[in-house]
Amino acid sequence: MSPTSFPKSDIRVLLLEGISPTAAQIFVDAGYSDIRRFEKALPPEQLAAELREAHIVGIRSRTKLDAAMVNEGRKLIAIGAFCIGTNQIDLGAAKLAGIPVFNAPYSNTRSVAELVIAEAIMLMRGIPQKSAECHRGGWSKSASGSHEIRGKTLGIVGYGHIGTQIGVMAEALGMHVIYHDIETKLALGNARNAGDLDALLAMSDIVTLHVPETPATQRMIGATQIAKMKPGAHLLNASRGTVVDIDALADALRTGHIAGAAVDVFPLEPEGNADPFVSPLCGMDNVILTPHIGGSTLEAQDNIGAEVAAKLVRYSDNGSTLSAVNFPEVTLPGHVGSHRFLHIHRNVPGVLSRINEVFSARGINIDGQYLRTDPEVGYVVIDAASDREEANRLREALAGIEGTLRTRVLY
Ligand SMILES: NC(=O)C1=CN([C@@H]2O[C@H](COP(=O)(O)OP(=O)(O)OC[C@H]3O[C@@H](n4cnc5c(N)ncnc54)[C@H](O)[C@@H]3O)[C@@H](O)[C@H]2O)C=CC1
Ligand SMILES: O=C(O)C(=O)COP(=O)(O)O
Repeated sequence: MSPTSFPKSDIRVLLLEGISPTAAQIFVDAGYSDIRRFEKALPPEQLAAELREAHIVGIRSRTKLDAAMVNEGRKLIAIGAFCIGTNQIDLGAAKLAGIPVFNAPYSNTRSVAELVIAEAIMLMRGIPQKSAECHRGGWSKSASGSHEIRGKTLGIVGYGHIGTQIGVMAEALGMHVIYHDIETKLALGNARNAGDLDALLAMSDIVTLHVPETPATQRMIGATQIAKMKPGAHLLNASRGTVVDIDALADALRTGHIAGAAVDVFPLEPEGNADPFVSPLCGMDNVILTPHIGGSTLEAQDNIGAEVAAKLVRYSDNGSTLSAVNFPEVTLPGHVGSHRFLHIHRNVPGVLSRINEVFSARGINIDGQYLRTDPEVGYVVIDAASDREEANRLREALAGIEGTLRTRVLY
């Protein structure tokens, strides 16, 4: 186990929103013992208080870490998003506070893809309303409005990790797959680029959304886009609640222009399982409503727990920022026989030479140096042999350099 600038027992790891126990175990196995776990997202005041004492924080999609909240984390060295989406974090503010953010870009994608395929079949058969009727004591055995998905067209908006997997599964079930993406994507199997969103909407029997939350995807499916969908088509949204104008969708479901929908994500989601869920879609039998559980399988959560915790431990122990979503990426070897100095600073001219001066002025030889920058921040890692007191003095001198955002030394 590699020691850090202060004993691992003093490093507080805060894990929120019921992050898989696998994550806590990875920290324990790596020698960390101060681990605080909460089963749900915390209200803002409690979150701020917990963040003030935490060195590492792990969240999922519900915890909002805006700039003010990030800056509450004065001791924070890293943030883990134990999910795919990182829209709940002000990534720019975290970067300027010298805090890398890590996520799990793949681990729950299969779970979302499986759910979408299952829902597509259910919707095409009218199962949500038939099931609801049976629960109420009704019985309407009829083929009316029921279809196989074989031979139908699935339109995938956002052909990334989730969208492509859905496309492959859908083709295996005999569907025609078309997609729309803002990037050029390799079409898998017989999938075809629809050309643009409007063309996809006009051709698809089922439209499924798999874009991230960005300014461009906010309400990208509104009344105008829904009107362009085939009469009787189905809409699935397991991406982010802001992507669909939910009132416009409710209207189209009421008129029957949209035959059915499956919605996993909402513009406003309850803070916790005890809080009420309110949506204009509540009470519509032809809508499958799920509580943002697209990625919530034990398999996915276990994989995510392992993946993100391992990235956080590696950064804490070794300084590597490989696969950070907001930070210059540095992959580092071990540093046996040297202390490792981490210096995160604003990317302004002259910082590197001042860092080097700190070492040369004391006659300390640098064993290794690694540097990555982006337009806003620079991340320099220096391996140098020195005794512990000297290392502390060096760290203080590094912290005094103008433009410094954070420094750390790994012994
Ligand atoms: N419901 C749930 O529990 C889960 C929801 N998600 C959501 O699903 C989203 C997609 O996940 P992945 O496929 O893994 O992400 P990804 O990044 O692999 O794919 C997203 C795709 O959308 C495309 N895109 C971005 N902006 C676009 C636009 N304006 N128009 C068309 N295409 C656009 C990108 O180029 C990319 O190919 C995540 O960002 C997250 O918000 C992810 C996991 C679980
Ligand atoms: O991975 C994502 O982006 C998700 O939406 C899943 O979020 P969750 O971890 O289930 O809160």
